[in-house]
Amino acid sequence: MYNIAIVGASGYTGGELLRMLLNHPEVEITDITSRQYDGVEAHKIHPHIRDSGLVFKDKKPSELDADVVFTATPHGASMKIVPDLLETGAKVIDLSGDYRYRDTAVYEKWYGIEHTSDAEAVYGLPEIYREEIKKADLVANPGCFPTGAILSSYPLVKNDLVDRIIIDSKTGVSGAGVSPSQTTHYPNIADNVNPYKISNHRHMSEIQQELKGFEGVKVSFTPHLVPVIRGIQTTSHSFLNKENENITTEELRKIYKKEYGGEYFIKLMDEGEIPHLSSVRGSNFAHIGGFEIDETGRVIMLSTIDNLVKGASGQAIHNMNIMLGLKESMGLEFYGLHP
Ligand SMILES: NC(=O)C1=CN([C@@H]2O[C@H](COP(=O)(O)OP(=O)(O)OC[C@H]3O[C@@H](n4cnc5c(N)ncnc54)[C@H](OP(=O)(O)O)[C@@H]3O)[C@@H](O)[C@H]2O)C=CC1
Ligand SMILES: CC(=O)N[C@@H](CCC(=O)OP(=O)(O)O)C(=O)O
Repeated sequence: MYNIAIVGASGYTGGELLRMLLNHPEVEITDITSRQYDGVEAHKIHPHIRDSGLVFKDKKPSELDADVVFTATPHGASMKIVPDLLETGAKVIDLSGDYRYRDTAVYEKWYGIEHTSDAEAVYGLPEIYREEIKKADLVANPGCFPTGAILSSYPLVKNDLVDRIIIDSKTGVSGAGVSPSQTTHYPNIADNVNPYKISNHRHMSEIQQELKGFEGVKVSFTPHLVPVIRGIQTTSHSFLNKENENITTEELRKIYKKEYGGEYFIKLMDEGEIPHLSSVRGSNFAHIGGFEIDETGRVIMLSTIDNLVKGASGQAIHNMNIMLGLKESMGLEFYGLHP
């Protein structure tokens, strides 16, 4: 059994880590930290997790003794915690944006804060960086929008088929975390669709980092908040380059099958099937479909994930399994909640 600690366990991704790790056969949760709920039983904050026996403690990173620590803390906070955790000898999986960038100047530009840690991390998208994750002490778990966006477009850029990608995503409200705000206030959300940060959401830079390295493909991104609790639906519009303007939808399908055919958590939709948000809710699966090309040379790809699972805590556990040499899908082999 491996000992596991969760820092920032009172938030939404912390609650999801608890839900899934309590059912994982090879781990035991030894510490869950919270500054505001020191001494409070876990189920008082996460009422779905009863009888776990876990109690929040306001512990410092250096007081934790675990094989793996998840930092489910906001960006800016994680980089102050992670270096001390690495000092304890633990492997660390950070759910924030702090370690996702290969160039910290890009982080500083998009997050507007100074980057103060020089710990080296691997970008934790298992379908692309599996070999690097196996050897990593620190994994930067990807952002929720980037997970759905990168997975649905990666085969297009890897095979040099497109030169322009426009990504349009709809997200559930839990993406904003546990603290209430005007944006997440019920009357402002319900019966509404709210586009936000339409040209400058920080996840655009993360998606670009992973996709535009291939022959300078141009990538843009616009998010929308919709009245659901969980899930991200992404539609990407990509434009075929001159050399590939005659590619067919069957050829596209073959390319995706070759890339993802062996991936447990990626389900490619059959012809005529649309990936639904409700089918992935609560699960670690990404559903990818579309594969259509219109008469202007636009490839339309669709993906759905649960932002709290494949977009955060489930993917973090997938990374943990890889880092520990366990079966990759261990503790995550459950379907979504449809309807
Ligand atoms: N929600 C989502 O869908 C996704 C979230 N993420 C990222 O994962 C991380 C956690 O997200 P989420 O769970 O939604 O966030 P929440 O706001 O729900 O929870 C974060 C928790 O971190 C603790 N915390 C806040 N500030 C600090 C600090 N300065 N030092 C130590 N602990 C702190 C708080 O616990 P307490 O006050 O009790 O100590 C809080 O409950 C964030 O970086 C987020 O961007 C990534 C992908 C998806
Ligand atoms: C609905 C909502 O507010 N979503 C968040 C998603 C951010 C997130 O969780 O990702 P990071 O880990 O990169 O912070 C947002 O748009 O900022």
